[in-house]
Formats: sequence, structure tokens, C-alpha cells
Amino acid sequence: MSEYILAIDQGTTSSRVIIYNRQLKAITIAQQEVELIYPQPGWVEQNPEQLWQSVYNCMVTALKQAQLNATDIAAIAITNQRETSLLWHKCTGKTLYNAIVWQDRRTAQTCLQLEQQGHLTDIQQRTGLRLDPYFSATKLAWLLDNIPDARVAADNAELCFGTVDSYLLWRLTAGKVHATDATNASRTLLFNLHTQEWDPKLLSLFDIPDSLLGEIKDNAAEFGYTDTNLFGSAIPIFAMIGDQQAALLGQACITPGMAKSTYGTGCFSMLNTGSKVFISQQQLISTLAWRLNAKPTYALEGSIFMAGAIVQWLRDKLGIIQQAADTEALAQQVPYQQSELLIPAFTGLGAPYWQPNAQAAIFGMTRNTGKAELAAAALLSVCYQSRDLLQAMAADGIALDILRVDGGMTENSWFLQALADITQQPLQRCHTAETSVLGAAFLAGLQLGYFTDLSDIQQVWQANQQYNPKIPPLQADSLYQRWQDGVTAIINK
Ligand SMILES: Nc1ncnc2c1ncn2[C@@H]1O[C@H](COP(=O)(O)OP(=O)(O)O)[C@@H](O)[C@H]1O
Ligand SMILES: O=P(O)(O)OC[C@H](O)CO
Repeated sequence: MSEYILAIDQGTTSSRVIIYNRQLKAITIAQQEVELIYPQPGWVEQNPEQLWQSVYNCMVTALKQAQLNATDIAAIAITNQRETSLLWHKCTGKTLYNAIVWQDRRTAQTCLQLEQQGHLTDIQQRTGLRLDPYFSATKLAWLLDNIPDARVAADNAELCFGTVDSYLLWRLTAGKVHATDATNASRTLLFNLHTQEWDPKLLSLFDIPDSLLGEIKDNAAEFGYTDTNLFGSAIPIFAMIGDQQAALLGQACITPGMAKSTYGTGCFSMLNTGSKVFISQQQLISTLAWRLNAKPTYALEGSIFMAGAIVQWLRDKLGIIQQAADTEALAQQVPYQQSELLIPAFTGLGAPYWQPNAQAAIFGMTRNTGKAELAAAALLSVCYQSRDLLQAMAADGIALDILRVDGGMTENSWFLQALADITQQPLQRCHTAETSVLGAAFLAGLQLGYFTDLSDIQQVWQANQQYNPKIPPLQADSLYQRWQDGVTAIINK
């Protein structure tokens, strides 16, 4: 009997597939790294074919490892890096350009111009977002304006735009379905949070023909069926959701006031705000947590562009570690106050600063600065950025009893203790770092009728370890002050 759920997480750093049994116990995992391409400073791209192939390879490997066939899979769930934008031909499926990744800053000037023309408040009101190159709309406009013949083809309704969820759905169904889910749509700057539809005024403002856009569906829905040539038989695709929203669900943050932070390539803190759109006075964004049976649940989000990506920089550019986990032993050698200060604005700064043109800097280097100090500075920079977000939430009147944490970086215990120390916030790590895949799989299970409602996720979620602050608040304040001074220096440069 087919009762397994195959869940895909197409992340910025890697693609992963986990097969779960009916009780959402992971049976097997397959993972493949994906490359980031940096054609110019501030530009970040990925090869669409590599994204697809990595997902397909992981699906095939996972099925083989679990000794299962396509007929054993009751449904597929997809979760994904959000905002990353692709454009492809409706007839041939051929992409017109690389995927422009969420971290890409090439449209910073366009965003600034739109802000200077006075569009910011209206855009914020409609979308809950900000005018920042992070979101998809200006990336799509760039593609239409810079790829030869793209604008004409778009005007002739020959093209499809999609975020990664939508592109994977298109590939899995061999071009039969062009759709997205409401959470991914909510990251494009083209989706109206209040009407829950593509917004005609925003389409006109960004000059986007509506023929480019797919149908927007709830997060648990009949999205389509895999082409039989791929796995031998058609498997239903029953869930799609952005990775941070999926992690919120996977962390069982299903009631208003519950929050999680995910430390993957970037770091994204998200607070469930229930059926209301919460408007931050502190530069945090409002977004959709999920939409089920046409009923939206909203969230407040703080987005940091560089978290695990800094660790990858240590590995790939500086060559001072062989693998991400090496940072733990190195950082242990350095007391917090002796660490250099790294401001990791490699692709500008996200919340709460929203400075797309800020540039990275290291302060306090001495002749003694070595691998250990840089590793500690890298991990601590993520802690300081997290404190920025938690302080912004606090200034918005939101106090958290406990913050649930997950993502690749939470395998690092030194980092988690430093995070609790710097933020002075108790943290709870759950039984798996892979909460996004779990959240997506849960939605497929909901659609399959394995679960009755969202509260069932509470039976799946298990606490693992709690981290409490061990340094006094005054010491944390003084370390954080140094960070704030550093940020002020680079912003005013
Ligand atoms: N033990 C570790 N210590 C520090 N960083 C880590 C560790 N393990 C993984 N990472 C970082 O976590 C990121 C991968 O996390 P993941 O949740 O898989 O990201 P994504 O979903 O963006 O692909 C990488 O950037 C990697 O550098
Ligand atoms: O690749 P991740 O897991 O850091 O997630 C990327 C985010 O979805 C970007 O908004």
C-alpha cells in the first residue's frame, strides 16, 4: 500500500529529499549540494538545470535507499528557497537565463528609484514586504528588460515566471502545470496579502504581464501528478510551501505568539501572528505563514541574508576550514570579547537595516588574528544579527518565552550557546534540524487525510535540547554595542 511521503527541500546550499512513513518518521535522506554563481559583485545566480537535476537525483537516490518504488509513495511535498526567480518558455520549457537568487542585489537601484517615486507605502500596505532587491518582482522585471526578446515573448504570452517551487512543479509534471503556492507567491511583491491574489496595480507598476504568472493554490492541494516517464508511475504532488513557512509549521509554531529561527544559508526568524496581518514599526516584514482551505494565517518575519553562507565563505574562499562543522572546535578557542568583529554584508544587509549596498568589513584585526578568531567572528556575527531581529520584535511589543531553532547551523553547539548568550534568549532545538521538509511532509499528510488538522503536528514535534544564556546581560549588552557601532560605521561609510 502506498503510504510514504516523499518531501523535497530545494535550499540555497543543497537539495534534499526525505522519505517519511505515515507517522512522519524519516526513513531515508538524500542530499546534493548546489552551486552558487557570482558573475559580478552583488549578483548571485544558480543554474536551473542543476537545481532540477539535484532534486531529481535525490528523489531517485532516496527511493533506491529506501527500497521503494514510485507506487509506494502516496504523495510528494515540495519546500524551497523563496524569491529566487526563473523565467522559461511555455512551449519548450527552456529557461531564458540562470535563476536569479534571493541574495542577488542587481536591482538595488530600481528599488531605490521606486522608493524615491513614492511607491513604498502602497507596496508595503499591499504586500507586507519592503522595496528591496531580495523579493522577486524587480528580478523578474530585470529578466524581461535585459534578456534579448524576453519582453516581446512575454507580451505574446509565450513565457512562464516562477519561483523554485513553481519551476520544480513544472519539471515534475513535464510542463503540464504552471502553479505556485500562496506562501511563495507572497514573496514576489506581486501578491496582495489582503485579497490573496496577484495584484493588478503591482503588476502594472513593475510592468509584468499577468500571462507570466501561475495559478496560486493553498499549501495543501492537488498541485499535479509527476510525469510517468520520470519514476514509472504518476505520483501526486499534494503540498508546496516556502521553506521558512514550512519550518514554522515543522517547529509546531501553530498558535499566535510562537516563533522559530532557521539558520541555513540565511537566517529567518518568524512569528505566527494568526489571522491578522501584524504591521511592524521596526522594519520587519509581514508575510503569509500558510493558507489552508482558503484561510490565511500570517507571520512576522526578520530576514538575515548571511548565516551559514558565512561559514561557506570560510570554507570556499578563505580555505580555513575543510567542512562547516570545523568551525565549532575553532571557535571554542576564542573568548567572545577577544573575537574580531565581522559585519557580513556580502550581499548588503537585510532586516532591520535593509541596506542593499552595505559592504562587509572586519574590525579589530591584529597580528594574532588567525583561523580560530575568524571562525568565532563568523559565528558570532550570526548571533548579533539575530539579536537585531529579536530587539526589533521586542520594540514591536513582542516578547518570546522561548525561541525554537533549526537549520544546518544548529548542528553546532558552540554557536547555539553563543546565540543564547548574545541574545539573552532561551532557545530550544527540536529533534531534527530538517524542520522545513518535515513541515512540508506534514501538509502532504494533511491532504492525504493522515492528519485531521494542524494541531496534529504537535505529536510529531519533539524538543531536543534547551540552551539558556550563561553570560550576564551586561556583558551581552557590551558585546552587542560593539556590533552596533560596527554596523553604523559601514552604513555611514
Ligand atoms: N556544524 C555547522 N556549523 C556551522 N555551520 C554549519 C554547520 N553545518 C552546516 N552549516 C551551515 O549551514 C548551511 C546549510 O544549512 P541548510 O539548513 O542545509 O541550508 P539551506 O536550506 O539554505 O540549503 C550551510 O551554509 C553550512 O555552512
Ligand atoms: O536556503 P535557505 O534555507 O537559507 O532559505 C532561503 C530563504 O527561503 C530565502 O528567503
